[in-house]
Amino acid sequence: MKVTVSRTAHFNAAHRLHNPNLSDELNKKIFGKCNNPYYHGHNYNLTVKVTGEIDEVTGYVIDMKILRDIIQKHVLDKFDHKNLNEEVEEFSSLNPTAENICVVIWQLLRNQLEEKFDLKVILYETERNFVEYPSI
Ligand SMILES: Nc1nc2c(c(=O)[nH]1)N=C([C@H](O)[C@H](O)COP(=O)(O)OP(=O)(O)OP(=O)(O)O)CN2
Ligand SMILES: [Zn+2]
Repeated sequence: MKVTVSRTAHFNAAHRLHNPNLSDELNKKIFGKCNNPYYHGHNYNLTVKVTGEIDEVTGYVIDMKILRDIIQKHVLDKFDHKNLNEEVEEFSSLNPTAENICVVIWQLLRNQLEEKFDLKVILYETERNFVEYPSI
């Protein structure tokens, strides 16, 4: 019997959506205000869902405190109050769209969790815009 344990987290960060292979004009056309060369910020809300079997001894799928500490160390310490384009190496040549940020967070967390767990990450960039990975 598999159960999903979820933990929410929050960070704020600055970014600029920009593709250096495109002209400034085309970047502005595609990304609009998000292409502002002086950057802009979002208050990101994150939900991390870990699915697995309930351990017979502890009654846990995963200790929430352990999950909290993994998110803190591997996501929040890296992203919170940062300029994603300039300060987070994963985005040095990757456009920090909500989709790409979500996949990067998934990869960072996947590396920290035992293989027996399934992992899903949901990232809200604004109250109305959110993405999830994997998609099913
Ligand atoms: N597929 C994507 N589309 C867009 C992304 C993205 O990351 N992936 N990002 C943006 C902007 O960065 C931002 O998320 C949109 O901000 P905004 O237009 O202010 O969105 P709001 O929900 O706050 O406002 P609405 O006016 O209700 O849309 C754009 N697209
Ligand atoms: Zn933005």
